[in-house]
Amino acid sequence: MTIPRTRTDSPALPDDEQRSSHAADDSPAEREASAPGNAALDAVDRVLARADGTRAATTVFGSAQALQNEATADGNDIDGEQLDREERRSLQRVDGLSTELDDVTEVEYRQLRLEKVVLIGVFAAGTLDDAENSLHELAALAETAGARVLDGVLQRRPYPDPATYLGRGKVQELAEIVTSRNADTVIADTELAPSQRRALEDAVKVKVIDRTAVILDIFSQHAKSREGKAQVELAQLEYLLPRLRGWGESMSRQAGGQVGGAGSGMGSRGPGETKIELDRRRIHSRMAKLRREIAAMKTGRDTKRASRERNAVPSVAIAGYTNAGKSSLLNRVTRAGVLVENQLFATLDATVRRTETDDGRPYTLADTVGFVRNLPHQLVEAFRSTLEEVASSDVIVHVVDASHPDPVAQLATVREVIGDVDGRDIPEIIAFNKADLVDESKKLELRGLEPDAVFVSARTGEGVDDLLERIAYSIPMPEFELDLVIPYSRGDLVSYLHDRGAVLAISHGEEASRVRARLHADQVGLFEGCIEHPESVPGLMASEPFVRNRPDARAAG
Ligand SMILES: Nc1nc2c(ncn2[C@@H]2O[C@H](COP(=O)(O)OP(=O)(O)OP(=O)(O)O)[C@@H](O)[C@H]2O)c(=O)[nH]1
Ligand SMILES: [Mg+2]
Repeated sequence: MTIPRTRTDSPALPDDEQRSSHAADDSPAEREASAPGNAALDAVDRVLARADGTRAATTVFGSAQALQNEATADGNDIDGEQLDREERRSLQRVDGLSTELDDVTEVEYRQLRLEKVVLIGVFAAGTLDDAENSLHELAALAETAGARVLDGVLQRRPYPDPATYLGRGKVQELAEIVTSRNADTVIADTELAPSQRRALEDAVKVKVIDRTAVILDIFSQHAKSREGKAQVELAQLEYLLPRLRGWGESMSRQAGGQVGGAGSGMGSRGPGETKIELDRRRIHSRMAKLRREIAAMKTGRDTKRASRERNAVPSVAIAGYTNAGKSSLLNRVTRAGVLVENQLFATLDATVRRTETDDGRPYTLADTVGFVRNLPHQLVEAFRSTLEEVASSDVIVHVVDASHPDPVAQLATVREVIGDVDGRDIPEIIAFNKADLVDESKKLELRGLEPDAVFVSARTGEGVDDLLERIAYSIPMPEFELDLVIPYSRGDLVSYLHDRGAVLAISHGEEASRVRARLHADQVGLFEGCIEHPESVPGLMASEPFVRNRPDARAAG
């Protein structure tokens, strides 16, 4: 990326490229009316309205509306220390994959120099709002990747053109828009087929990429941990593989070979194809290596998780759409100092923090990678192990940005991904965040949507206690409260109890500590012999480990 981050470079922009969305409450109509770029806007309207008698809808943006506007995103005094923000900034512009693949020169996305972009999308009848939101989000994604969004264009069509995505006529108009706005990149709000991308590129004469490439690019910029980097690189290679440039094919075709026929044999292979074959092989072996590395790292993660499970410390995962405020909430609750940014996919690595309920029960709270609609399947795959953090949790706090224009779609997207990793049955607490930004009527609407949700603001702290109470209520409560007499020779048992926050009261006698403790059924076996009057605790003698550990039971079994 060669241009400065667009979020901070406004002063350098000519008037017509200032982002009008930063005014807090501009409706689309007002935005259009007041946009200084009216000339361009009219041109777009004119061009697109002219050619399509059947009412092609056209929308033009100044900017990334999926991001919060600057006015409300400011004033972060509670976001922890932001330790890695500077570090990340300084790494931001390092792109490309690994040097080992240096001679795969045809790799498109590696040379992504998103600069001045025009967004395109296709929508079917009745889905204009959705398509607009999606395009706004694409604008936010492009901005996050470092691009400056000049224009956005939607075409109404029952389905995208299989050859050129937009209809053929529209592609010509797109070429005119690109020229007149002096754009150098077109981004399609979908995952383009390799052939569509090529056809579009031929027509508009600038680089064409798709939503998936942008998301992959952001992920590769933001990945920090070794595992995250490996996962992203794997996803990029998977995306890339079918998109190695098509010149090999055409060269072979020119050489008269029967390309395309399966097993067309040695004679049909042109030099280009050989090169691509070579690249393919190198990519395949790189992918295999990455997979092995990731599998090895996953073992470490599993072990860590297993030890958490064994310790019976319940885990709570904070999941939700990107930019919903997950990291902010984690920081608010634990002062974790996790990076918070008004950009998409600020967090790619799961941060796990230990905290406890008001009555002293410990649990872990994990921040997770954000979701987005049409999250490239390569990324869902690549991040499966990270997402499994969500799937293996005891409770999911599903954070939704209350101020987002389409919370329903956000909810659905996130639930779909949670379902994908088999987390559907985990208790879910919906937290509508950014409550400070919405009025009562919006709250009412959201409450209608999710009656059990809590409203919180990581910014002001509003509702956070409420949320914590809900978490405390949702995580599994130990079944037993027991009086234990633990001899001093068993200091390990006392520290076990302290560690798990199970101690309710403790006093020290001459030869033993007396502890009132809270224990799960599968923990009581450890304390056999230390429990005072076990027969008087309802259900205890019948509890599984207790029965299993009893000498008479063993003898009988
Ligand atoms: N006004 C307001 N802004 C908030 C609130 N919570 C978070 N934000 C802002 O929303 C933006 C995104 O917050 P993050 O905590 O980074 O969001 P995230 O869900 O972790 O995002 P990703 O890691 O990118 O998926 C930041 O600019 C925050 O300052 C809130 O309660 N009120
Ligand atoms: Mg985050």
